[in-house]
Amino acid sequence: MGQPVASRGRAATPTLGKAMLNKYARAFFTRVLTPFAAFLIRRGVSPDTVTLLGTAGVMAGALVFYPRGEFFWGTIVITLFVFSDLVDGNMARQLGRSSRWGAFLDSTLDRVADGAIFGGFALWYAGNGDNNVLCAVSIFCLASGQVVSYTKARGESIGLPVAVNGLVERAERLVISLVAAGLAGLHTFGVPGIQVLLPIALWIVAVGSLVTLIQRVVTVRRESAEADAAAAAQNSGATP
Ligand SMILES: CCCCCCCC/C=C\CCCCCCCC(=O)OC[C@H](COP(=O)(O)O[C@@H]1[C@H](O)[C@H](OP(=O)(O)O)[C@@H](O)[C@H](O)[C@H]1O)OC(=O)CCCCCCC/C=C\CCCCCCCC
Ligand SMILES: Nc1ccn([C@@H]2O[C@H](COP(=O)(O)O)[C@@H](O)[C@H]2O)c(=O)n1
Ligand SMILES: [Mg+2]
Ligand SMILES: [Mg+2]
Repeated sequence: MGQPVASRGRAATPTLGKAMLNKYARAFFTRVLTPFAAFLIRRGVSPDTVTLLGTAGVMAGALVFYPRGEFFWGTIVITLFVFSDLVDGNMARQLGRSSRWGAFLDSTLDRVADGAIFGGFALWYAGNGDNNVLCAVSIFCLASGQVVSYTKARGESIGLPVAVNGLVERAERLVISLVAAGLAGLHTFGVPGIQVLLPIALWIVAVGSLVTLIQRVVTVRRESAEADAAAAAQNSGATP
């Protein structure tokens, strides 16, 4: 509880196992998006509004276009809105108003947006995409992504540092899936063979999420054993 609210959470997490995008791309996008965040602040827009509208836009792009197999336009709409996830926190920091409520809202709506994206893929494969295996892989990506995030949130809620982010965290899941979906969507404009990229990406995200889940569970197991041992040692020292 010693840290200021603004520095709590992922930025304060030790970098062991830190995934590539969070490490290298976040600083770049922070620089690029800061003027836009400042512009929204001047217009009187609040970080919470950006969080809510961004999530609504991602959901609309995913659930209107993906179930119909319109991967190009779905990805364009999602891409326009998904960067709101970097803008909202940027605005809160510029305003000096990073809050517990904002952190909760941001993370909770991340889960909703991810559900819509992978749910959109699953609905396509359950319908006209007609592929039960890829429908199952999409559902696995959806569920495993949620559980990966839950392991960290739950571990931190029981007082552990959970000092690992793992191989494939949210930014990787999104970039791999969205780039592949956007390119696969070019098939409808006559680019041959390219639709295979989406199944490949879904398999990569599924396997990567499983590896990440194992990395986080192993870390929580080790950290909780260490914390329990430290507490037991302290208790035995306290009682004669
Ligand atoms: C002709 C071609 C047509 C094709 C069109 C393609 C268009 C481009 C396609 C895709 C672009 C996708 C960009 C996706 C960017 C996603 C950025 C983002 O929102 O990242 C989210 C993340 C937020 O981090 P937080 O720490 O705030 O969130 C935490 C996280 O959710 C935790 O989850 P966990 O990791 O545990 O699973 C939760 O636990 C926690 O609660 C929550 O708080 O931001 C970052 O991580 C920062 C890094 C951002 C990196 C962005 C990289 C964008 C890279 C490339 C985009 C351009 C690609 C263009 C390709 C063009 C192809 C032709
Ligand atoms: N509506 C919001 C959204 C976010 N925050 C704060 O930003 C942090 C997340 O930063 P990102 O760059 O990953 O968006 C979050 O933990 C909050 O501290 C906020 O206050 N209000
Ligand atoms: Mg955010
Ligand atoms: Mg977010």
